Amino acid sequence: MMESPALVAISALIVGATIWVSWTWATSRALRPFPPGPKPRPIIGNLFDLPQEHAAKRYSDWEKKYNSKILHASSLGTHILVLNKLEDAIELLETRSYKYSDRPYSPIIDMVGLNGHVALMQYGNFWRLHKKVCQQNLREKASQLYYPIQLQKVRHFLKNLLETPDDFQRHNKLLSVGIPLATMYGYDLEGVDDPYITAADESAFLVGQLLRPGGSLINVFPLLRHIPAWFPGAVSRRIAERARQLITETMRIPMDDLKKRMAERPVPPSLVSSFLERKNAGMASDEEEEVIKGVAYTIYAGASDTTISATSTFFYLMATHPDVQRKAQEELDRVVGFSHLPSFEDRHQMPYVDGIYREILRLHPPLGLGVAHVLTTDDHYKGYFIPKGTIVFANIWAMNHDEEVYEHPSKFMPERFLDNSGALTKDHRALAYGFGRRICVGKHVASSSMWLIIASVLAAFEISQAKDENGNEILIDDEYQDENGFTQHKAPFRCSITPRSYRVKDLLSE
Ligand code: HEM
Repeated sequence: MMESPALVAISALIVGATIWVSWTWATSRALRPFPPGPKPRPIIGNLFDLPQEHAAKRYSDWEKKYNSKILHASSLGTHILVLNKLEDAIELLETRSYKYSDRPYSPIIDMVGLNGHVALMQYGNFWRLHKKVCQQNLREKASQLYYPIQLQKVRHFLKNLLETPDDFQRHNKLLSVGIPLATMYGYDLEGVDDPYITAADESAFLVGQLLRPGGSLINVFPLLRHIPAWFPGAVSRRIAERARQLITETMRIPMDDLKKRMAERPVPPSLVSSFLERKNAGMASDEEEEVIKGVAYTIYAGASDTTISATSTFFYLMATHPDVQRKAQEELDRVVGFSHLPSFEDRHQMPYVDGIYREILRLHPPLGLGVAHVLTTDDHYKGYFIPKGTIVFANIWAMNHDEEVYEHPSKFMPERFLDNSGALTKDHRALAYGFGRRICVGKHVASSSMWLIIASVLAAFEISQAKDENGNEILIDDEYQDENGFTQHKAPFRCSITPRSYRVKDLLSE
C-alpha cells in the first residue's frame, strides 16, 4: 500500500467492519459451496494466499493442491474464480457471456483518466459504443488495410537488426509500439526515447502499481479518492495525479501531431485521420472524437506490450531451437525464394511458419491470466455457487499446458498444429486472445503483425545463442518476468542475429 500508516489504520478499521458484516452474512447463507481453494481467514480472506508473481503458473499448481480445475479464493470480501480448463472457460465466459462480461471496477481508472480504455471499461452501452468502433476498424477485412504499414515497419525493423543486432530488444520495442501508433495516427516514432514512449512507459508503470492487488487502499475503500493529493500520506492520490498528467500527454502528443500535419499537407490514411476528415466535413461530433481518442489509446496500449512480449519469445525460442528454425527456413526458401522478402500473400502456403506463430502464443501467452472478467448476477455451475461480483480469471497459461490436450506441453513443437499431410489443423483457436464478448478485438491485426515479423526475420537472419569471449555458447534460461503483474516478458537475454546471405542487405535497400 502506498498510503501513510495512519491513513491505512483508519481505513483498515472501517473496511474491516464492513467486510466483517458482509463476510458473516455471506458465510451464514446455507447451500453455498464455493469451488475448492485455500481456506479463507476472517475478514481478509485469502489476501496473503494470492500469488503476487507468476500467478498463472501458481494457480496451475493450485489445481493439484486442491484437486480441482475450478478454483475459488476471496480477498477482502471480493470473490475470485480461476478457470484452468478450457471447457469451463467456454461454458462460463462464452455460453453465459451475457453475465460474465463485466470488468473489475477501480476508482483509479477514472482518477488517472483511463475511462476511455476499452479493455478496462465496465460492461454496458459506453463499452458497446467503443467496441463497435474497434470492430469496424479491426475486423478481419478491415485489418488488411494496415498491411502496408505493417510491411513498412517490419522492413525498417529488419534494417535495424542488420545494423545493430545486439540492440534487438530496443528495435523490438520501436516496432511493436510503432505499428499501432502508425495505424492509429500515422505517427512515426523518432526512436525508443521519443517523448511519447517515455510518457507512456512511466504512466503504464504507475497505473500498474496502483491497480495490482494491494497496490492502493483506494481500490478497497473508494471514498479515499476524495482525500486531496496534498493530504499527508495520500501517496496513491499523488501517484494517480502524475499518471493522469502523463496519460493526458500520451493521448495529446500523437493527436496534436496529426492535426498539425493534416493542416500542412495530405497525410497517409490512419484510423484517426479518417475520423478527423469526417469531423472537419461536419460529419462527426466532439463526443465521437472522445470515443476515437479512447479507442486509439487502447489500441496502442493493448497492442504494444503484448507484441513486444510475443516477439521477444520468438527470438528466444529460435535461438534455443535451431532445428525448428531450419525447417521454417526451408519452407520460406521453397515458397518465397530469394529474390524478395515474404508478404501476406505467401502466408497460406507456409503452414510450418504459422505453426511457429501458434506455438509461441501457446507456450508463452503474453497475458497468462488474460484480462479479468466480472460476473454481473449470481450463478451456479457444476454444483458450486458463484456470487455476483466475482472476479473471473481464465487461466490461459494452464489451458495451454493441459496434458490432456497437448502432448509434452512444455516442449516447443510447432508441428503439433500440423496434420499428417503437413497442413495446418483447422480446429485450433489461439486461447491467448481470451474469451467471449471481451475477446481481443485486435486479434487479426496481432496475428498478421506476428506472422510477418516471424516470416521476415527468419527469411533474412540466422538466430542463435550468443557466444562469450572464449567462443562458448551463452545458455538462455527459461525465466519470465511479470510486468506489473499483467504481461509476462522473457527475462533479458542475449542472442546472435546474423544475415543469412549477402543478398539481405540488397533486399532491404530496395
Ligand atoms: C499477441 C498480441 C495480443 C494478445 C496476446 C492479446 C490478448 C488480449 C487478451 C487476453 C484480451 C482480454 C480478453 C478477455 O477479456 O477475455 C485482450 C483484449 C483486448 N485487446 Fe488484445 N492482444 C493482443 C494484441 C492486440 C492488438 C494488436 C490490439 C489492437 C489492434 C488489441 C486490442 C485489444 C482490445 C481493444 C481489447 C479489449 C477488448 C474488450 O475488453 O472488449 N490487442 N487482448
